[in-house]
Amino acid sequence: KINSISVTIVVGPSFLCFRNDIGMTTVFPLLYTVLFILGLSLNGLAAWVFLRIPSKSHFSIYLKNIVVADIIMTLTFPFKILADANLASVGERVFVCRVSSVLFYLTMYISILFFGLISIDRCRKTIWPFVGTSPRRLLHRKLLLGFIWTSLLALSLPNVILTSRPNTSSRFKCSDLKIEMGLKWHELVNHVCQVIFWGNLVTVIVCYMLISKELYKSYDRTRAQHQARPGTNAPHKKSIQANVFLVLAVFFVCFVPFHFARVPYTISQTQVRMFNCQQKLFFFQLKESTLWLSSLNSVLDPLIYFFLCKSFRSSLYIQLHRDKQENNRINYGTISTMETVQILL
Ligand SMILES: Nc1ncnc2c1ncn2[C@@H]1O[C@H](COP(=O)(O)OP(=O)(O)O)[C@@H](O)[C@H]1O
Repeated sequence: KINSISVTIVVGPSFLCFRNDIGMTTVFPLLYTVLFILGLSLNGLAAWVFLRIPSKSHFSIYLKNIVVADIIMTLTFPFKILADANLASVGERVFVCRVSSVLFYLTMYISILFFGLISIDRCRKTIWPFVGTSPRRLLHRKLLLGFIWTSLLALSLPNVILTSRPNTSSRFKCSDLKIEMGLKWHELVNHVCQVIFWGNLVTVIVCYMLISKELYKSYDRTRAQHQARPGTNAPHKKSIQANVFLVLAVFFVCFVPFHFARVPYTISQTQVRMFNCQQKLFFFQLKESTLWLSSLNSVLDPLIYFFLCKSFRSSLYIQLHRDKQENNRINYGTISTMETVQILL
């Protein structure tokens, strides 16, 4: 009679599946350092301009919220840099998993949602250019924004609270710190965030298709007028195309790759037995690379205001000029500043 012997093959605890390679510990910290320096300077400058613009249109309110979200996101980079470069203590790495990463994701989805809202607003403005706003509608909009911040905060908070498993090892992953309920919540949040992203992507595409259609109609009208009266300026078709294309391109480059990479990575975090160590590392590296592209958005947003929004540049110029020439302040006035932001996105 052959006795059956049960053999347990010890694959090893998950923390033995090390993530440290040269790319992760040096290249990414360097890349995030570049983003931190650029992001802080550009968003600081954008905030400085926006602080001087009264919140009298939906558009300016949305842009101000994006600047706030981008600044908070940029401030989380130093913690990630220290943790990724293995320069952080255990306590600091726990802080990254519990607080700074959660804040990072929160601000990322705030930006995505506001991109969607801005597209709807620009679409409305293009199709019905003479429909203005009222204090009541502005109040509704501010309540909506408060609701968005609060809901995303409420969704993220359990990711802070349920990341509470004590860990003595110095090489842990964020998922190692999560209690079972924490892992389930993490998975749920990632599903909700996928819906937020793809929903907004569709909104942005549809809105910009409608905007381009309207712009072309108006382009043809103006060109006809231009031919009838040769002295007038016709808009450049190429610049219309470039503006519309650039906003979409930023959205695609920054966010689409991450949302594809996030799906298998979240599965590898929650269904630990489904993949082997090598596959897990591959999904992790894919997620980290695409996450950097998402972080790049915090630098590209202000560049969009600066380079594409001609009137933002002129507003900036006015602000700089005004500080130099205090006497001329009233002449430049708020009207031109208000008008400044009414373009592009
Ligand atoms: N979309 C999200 N919204 C809020 N918090 C999130 C989101 N995705 C992940 N988190 C939280 O951010 C922290 C880091 O998550 P993640 O990047 O998946 O882990 P790791 O850094 O180990 O790869 C975790 O606490 C996680 O629950």
